[in-house]
Amino acid sequence: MKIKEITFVALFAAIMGALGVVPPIFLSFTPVPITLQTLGVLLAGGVLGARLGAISQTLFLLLVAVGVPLLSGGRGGIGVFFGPSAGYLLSWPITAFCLGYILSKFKTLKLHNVLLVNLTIGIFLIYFIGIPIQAFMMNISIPEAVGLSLVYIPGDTIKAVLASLLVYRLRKHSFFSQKISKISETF
Ligand SMILES: O=C(O)CCCC[C@@H]1SC[C@@H]2NC(=O)N[C@@H]21
Repeated sequence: MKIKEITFVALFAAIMGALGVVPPIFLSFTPVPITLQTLGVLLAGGVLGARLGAISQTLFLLLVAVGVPLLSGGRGGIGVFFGPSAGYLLSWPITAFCLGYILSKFKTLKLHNVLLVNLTIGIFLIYFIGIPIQAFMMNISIPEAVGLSLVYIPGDTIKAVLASLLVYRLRKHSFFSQKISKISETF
C-alpha cells in the first residue's frame, strides 16, 4: 500500500470514529442502536472504492475489537462481535467493498446512480447480513428481526441520501477529486 492510500484508509477509519462521537439512540424494543456510523460505511465505499473502503472499515473494526471505544457511545471490545449488533458490524467492510466495486463500473458517475446504489445495495447488504445474525443472537425468528429493523429505515434512508451527495461532490467537484478517483480505481 502506498503512503497516500494508507493516509486515506486511516482518514476514513478516523471519520468512523468521529461519527461515533454522536451518541447512539437506544430503543426499548431492540438492543441494536440507531447510529450515525452507517453514514461512514457508505462514504468509505463510495469515496475510497472497493479495496480501500473495505480496508478502512476492517481497520476500524479491528480497533473496536481490541477495545478502542470507537463505536457510538464510546463502546468497544470483542464482546460487541458476539452481541445482536455483530452482523451489522461485519457487514460494514463487505458493504463498503460492494459499493465501491459497483460504483467503479459506472463510466461517468451520476448523482442518481450513486443514490440508487446506496439506497438499494448499500442499505440492503447491511440488513441482509445484520438481520439473520441479530435473530440468531436474540433467539428470535428472522421475520421478528426484520420487524425490529424497520425502525432503522427512515434514518438509514437519510444517511444514504447524505452519503450520495457527499460522494458525488467529492468525486466530481472537490479539488482533490482526481486524487480520490485515482486511488479508488486501483481496486
Ligand atoms: O453500534 C452498534 O452496536 C450498532 C451498529 C449497527 C447499527 C445498525 S446498522 C443498520 C441499522 N441502522 C442503524 O442506524 N442502526 C442499525
